[in-house]
Amino acid sequence: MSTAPKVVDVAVGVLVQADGQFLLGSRPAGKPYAGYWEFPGGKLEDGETALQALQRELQEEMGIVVTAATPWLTQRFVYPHATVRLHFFRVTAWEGEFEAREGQQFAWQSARALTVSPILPANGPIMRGLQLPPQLALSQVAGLGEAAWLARLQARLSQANPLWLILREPQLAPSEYGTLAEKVIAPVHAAGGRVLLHNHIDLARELRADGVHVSVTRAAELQARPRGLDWFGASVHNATELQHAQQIGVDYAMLGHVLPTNSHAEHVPLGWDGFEALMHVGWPFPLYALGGLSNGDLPTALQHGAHGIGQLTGAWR
Ligand SMILES: Nc1nc2c([nH]c(=O)n2[C@@H]2O[C@H](COP(=O)(O)OP(=O)(O)OP(=O)(O)O)[C@@H](O)[C@H]2O)c(=O)[nH]1
Ligand SMILES: [Mg+2]
Repeated sequence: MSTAPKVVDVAVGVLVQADGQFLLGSRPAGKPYAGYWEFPGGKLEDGETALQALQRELQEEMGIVVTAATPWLTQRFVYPHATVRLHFFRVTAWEGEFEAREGQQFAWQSARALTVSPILPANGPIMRGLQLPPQLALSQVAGLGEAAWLARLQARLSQANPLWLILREPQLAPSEYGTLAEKVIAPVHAAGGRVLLHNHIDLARELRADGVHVSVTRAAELQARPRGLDWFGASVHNATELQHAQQIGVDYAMLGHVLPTNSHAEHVPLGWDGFEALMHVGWPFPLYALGGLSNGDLPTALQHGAHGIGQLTGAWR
């Protein structure tokens, strides 16, 4: 006999501003976890999609009309009173002023410096996801040559938005890769950016890189997240690899390739529908779309449930 607990589906809205600040509300008196801070939202009613529930709940609880929301990540959590499946959306546009229709308080927050507490226990991974940028750039020494790529890197570092770089150069011998990594980490850090090494886990610790990004093959060799690294991501192509990425505790996965690319001309692209279908399985970490994408594709990627895009050539034009 099955004793699987009933799962309560909940739609949750992360209202974000252009500078990355997001809105939390305090849970009203009389509900479980009263006084805890949460993202606005509530339970799906019969026959409702998650997006419809989100729109209704935000209207009911705080008097706003959601006009732009994209699906983001899915978090399952077992509370003593219920097992919930939280469907998180990023809400980027709404109409109306906030009204505390349930007597709650509201506070704009940033992920690395919360000023309210406590937060609902299920929401930890969300706070990390909110720190991840819209673009992850993959290095291009192989394509451009080292001198030309380093020059473009310098130019990129003078832009205001911080660079998150995956240093991926599989053609280099380990010693050459180490020399390149040393050359790159300091200036990227000085400009406020992050560097994730590709597959080189020990080296990442040694050079105090911000983390590692692992290939499908390297991920398959891991049973757990490497210790002592701030950020950990993996490349994936399908549901099986996403499942493994979840088991080993990634902060994000990069799913592709979405559009046809020169670098993988022999593989059939997922297309945006394929990307979205895999996204809808429901993963507790953000997904980046990879493969043939440029900055202009970012809005499309978000609409299909991506957190952002990974870029190779597009990052260095
Ligand atoms: N709204 C919201 N609920 C969350 C978050 N995180 C989280 O674990 N939950 C859980 O999701 C469940 C449902 O949320 P809710 O209490 O807002 O539901 P609701 O608005 O429909 O309330 P109601 O049943 O009193 O009408 C609760 O068990 C709550 O603990 C969050 O960030 N926002
Ligand atoms: Mg609610």
